[in-house]
Amino acid sequence: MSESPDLVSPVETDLSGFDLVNKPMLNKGTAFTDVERDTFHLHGLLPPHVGTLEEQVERRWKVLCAFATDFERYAFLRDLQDTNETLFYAVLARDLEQTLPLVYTPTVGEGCQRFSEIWRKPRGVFISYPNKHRIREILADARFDRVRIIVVSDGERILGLGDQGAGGMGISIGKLALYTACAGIHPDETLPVLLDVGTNNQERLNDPLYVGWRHERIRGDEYDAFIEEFVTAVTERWPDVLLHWEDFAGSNAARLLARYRDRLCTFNDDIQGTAAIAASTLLAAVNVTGVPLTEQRIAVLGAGSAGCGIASLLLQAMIDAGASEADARSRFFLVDRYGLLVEGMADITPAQQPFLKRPADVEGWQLQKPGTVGLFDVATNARPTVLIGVSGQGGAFTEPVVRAMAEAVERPVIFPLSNPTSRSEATPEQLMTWTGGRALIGTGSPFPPLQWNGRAAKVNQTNNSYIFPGIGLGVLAAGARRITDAMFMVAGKKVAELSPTVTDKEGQLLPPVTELRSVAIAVAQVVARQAQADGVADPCDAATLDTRIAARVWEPKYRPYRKVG
Ligand SMILES: O=C([O-])CC(=O)C(=O)O
Ligand SMILES: [Mg+2]
Repeated sequence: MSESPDLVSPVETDLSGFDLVNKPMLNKGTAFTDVERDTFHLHGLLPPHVGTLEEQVERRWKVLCAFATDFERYAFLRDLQDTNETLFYAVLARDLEQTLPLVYTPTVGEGCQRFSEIWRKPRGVFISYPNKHRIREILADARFDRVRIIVVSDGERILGLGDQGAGGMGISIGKLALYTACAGIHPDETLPVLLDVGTNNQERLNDPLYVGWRHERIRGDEYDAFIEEFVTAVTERWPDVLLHWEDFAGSNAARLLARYRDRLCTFNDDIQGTAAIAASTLLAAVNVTGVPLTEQRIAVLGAGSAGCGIASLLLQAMIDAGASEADARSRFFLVDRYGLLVEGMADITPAQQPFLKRPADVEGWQLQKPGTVGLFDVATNARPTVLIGVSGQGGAFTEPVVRAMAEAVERPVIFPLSNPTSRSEATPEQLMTWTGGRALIGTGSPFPPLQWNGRAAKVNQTNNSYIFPGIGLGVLAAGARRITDAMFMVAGKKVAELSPTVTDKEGQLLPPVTELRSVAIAVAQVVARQAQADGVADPCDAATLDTRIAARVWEPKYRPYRKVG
């Protein structure tokens, strides 16, 4: 069973002097007390003032605020994370609403694009294709003995920014920072991994300063064998690990999830996490519109792994709510690069299959251009009540599309989920303008509050950060061996239950970002119980489970140290 990190007793260390202050997880900087400076031979290494964590937070906050750009703030925070992890998380906790957009979306996107400029110290592991024979050796490092959660990316589809090669390490680091900041997963239990199988991004390949493997992407059997080697090495090293896949492109995301989900405890955040938060936000919108889930018509732009993940979870939610499978399916309209997905189209993936329309379904539709059924045609003919964007195409929800939708629906539900901000399918302001303020909006990236009718309205951030930290905490606390779809369903429904709209129709769809920590704990509780119900975790009573969850939550506080050795 998973051991909780010990939060009370002194931390034992055999390090002292320069080695101690250079260990990010143990460094306290100016907060080392006089006694600790004696014991650990720190006199002279530190300025004489003995301070507190609170004082350090204020000092760093002042510096953070003084930078001109968010990218500089991102780089500064990354340095802080690699210098003093406790202080880094204490700074994040000072104001999650302001700091998450710096360490996570949208700024992490630029952090991945400009990764070569700011890489300084090792964090996590790069496993490059030429090192494929050394995977076990790399993972064997004793520093990784406590690892429980790995976020792995191959950097091919970073947010909506496409292939960033080795720069994808930024997203693995960013997601894990949220596991700690939002769910209190101990930093030593987390490991960011970047599988560097090359890049097809010409800008990176041509950049003499690019730090990744300068090679076109490895594909096909060689790629699959490399992934297999990695997963096998991971499960040998940490049989109980939770492996989180992030920002894999196209068919790889769904394929790898299908291949590995019954072999180890694993999930894909873009498919399953994004689906769960889309479901939460839609369920909350139902509180406002009064239109039951089973009567919604849902158009999804972007029928890749994220779009199909959302459609499948919502389909299941409709069936759970009493719809027949056939009726539920008829309510989905998946639109990709070549328009509405219909039977007979080339290159249909298994995940798209359940959502293909028959030619008869679109017979008699008025089309803008005969022969192709675009998003506008779906808006005018299918009259969707919900429009979800996971296309990575900034501005793809055009004015004609949104106006057409709003003509037929009193409260159109519109979620432009692509990240970062530049890839959002529409801005909240546009959506409010084009719908006369009737739209219920959830965006993937954070947007500043919106002025509407003289009132400042906050914009809901429909981001998987409401889901995955609690999934991780629940899985670890329950000792879950696998991750089921039902665990994501209960996570999504739990966040909907926490929606301010439950008591106030005028309220926000999602709980505020400032409450992400309590959201993660509530999600962890239902996820852990569901793992037991699904037989993928050993049973225990609910109170024990809740105690285990609470005991796992690490807080960024300095602890006393005891010298050993
Ligand atoms: O990272 C985020 O903000 C959400 C996400 O998974 C993605 O856009 O790929
Ligand atoms: Mg992602």
